[in-house]
Amino acid sequence: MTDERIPVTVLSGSLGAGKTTVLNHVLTADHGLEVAVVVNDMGDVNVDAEHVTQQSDLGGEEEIIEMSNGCICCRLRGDMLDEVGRLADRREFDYLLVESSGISEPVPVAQTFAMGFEDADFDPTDTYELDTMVTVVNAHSFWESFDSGEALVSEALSGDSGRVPEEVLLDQIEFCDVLLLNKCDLVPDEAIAEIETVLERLQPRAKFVRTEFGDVDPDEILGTGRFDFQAASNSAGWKHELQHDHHHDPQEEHGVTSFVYERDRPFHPGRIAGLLSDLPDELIRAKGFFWSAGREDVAMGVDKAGTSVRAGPSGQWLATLPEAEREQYFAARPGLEEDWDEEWGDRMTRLVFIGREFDEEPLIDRLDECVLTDAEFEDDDWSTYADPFEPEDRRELALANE
Ligand SMILES: Nc1nc2c(ncn2[C@@H]2O[C@H](COP(=O)(O)OP(=O)(O)OP(=O)(O)O)[C@@H](O)[C@H]2O)c(=O)[nH]1
Repeated sequence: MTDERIPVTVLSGSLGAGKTTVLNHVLTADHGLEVAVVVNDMGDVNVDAEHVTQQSDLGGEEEIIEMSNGCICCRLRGDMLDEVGRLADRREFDYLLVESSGISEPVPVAQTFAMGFEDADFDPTDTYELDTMVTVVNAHSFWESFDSGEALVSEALSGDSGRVPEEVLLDQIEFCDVLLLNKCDLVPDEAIAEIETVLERLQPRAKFVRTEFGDVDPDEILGTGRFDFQAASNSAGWKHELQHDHHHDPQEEHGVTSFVYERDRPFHPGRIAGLLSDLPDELIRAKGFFWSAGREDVAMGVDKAGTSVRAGPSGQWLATLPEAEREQYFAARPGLEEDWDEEWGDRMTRLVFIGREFDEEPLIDRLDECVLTDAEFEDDDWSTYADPFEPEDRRELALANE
């Protein structure tokens, strides 16, 4: 049965990045495949599907299923499965192409195809095989945001998940197999090279393809066999830098800098909150966790995507786990125990910063000023510090222990 499964390519990318243009290009190209298309559009009117129908005059070889008023990743996940299930019953096509809306989070979409969806009647893994996750990046708006210090995407919409568009864009970049850098006609060559360097730092695993009006060779996105859930989940540049922390020296190329900031001593909560709300515009990504004095119960997470920043309780220190559970982690990860502090266990700070044309030294100095001084570390009762970080229910293991 396995070899009969229908391969699936999912196209993600912000509003207006060029997903429909890519889709139309692929549908009219000569690849000999009969492609079924699922279009998921956020608007009341399904402009996209109309567009596709008009432009791909291939004698009715494609079937377009459109879903409106929702995004694939959340509300319509069930509906999408019904649709692709219905399509699958007919099996009159060789390939399934899904255009997700600009605000769809890529991970749940991939999960749906790779693992199915609990409440659904139809199990897509019997019929479909996720082949390639493609993200279309608007090179022009990326470049403009560099110059203006403004948001990487300026969509007014946000998904049901409550995440802002920049966070979703970063997810789409960080979780994909192929990255199409579209609208290259609107950007000078040297700027394209710089954008690529930034993107490679954010996503070192993906294949990069430059396009103008979506003119991609279909072989780059159909039947590549590149999708691997585990690899995609671990492909974010920040994860890579956090996990391979043998080099702490800043990495610099084309004006793009990334470095890991690591300290065993906690931050003063008020000071680090102040700094996090005033990070340099040139920082495109910051991610990691820190130890906030007075909150020894939890690892604080940081997530900066473009101009949006979040920080708050997000992880559990191994030090707060029952001994037996902790031993299991030690057994599974030799080396974890080496950095164990007798008093503080694994509590520490590890943050990755990725940006362009910014000096890391002043930022490192500012971060160091947020670390407790000797006097604060020795003498203060940290529990008297005001805690500016909102508590959250969500508790995951600290990133250090992934
Ligand atoms: N200059 C230029 N314009 C492009 C390019 N690709 C797409 N466009 C135009 O950009 C606009 C948006 O393209 P779409 O393909 O509709 O983008 P999309 O990602 O499908 O947009 P949504 O469905 O709204 O999320 C259209 O007017 C396209 O003609 C390109 O490479 N260069």
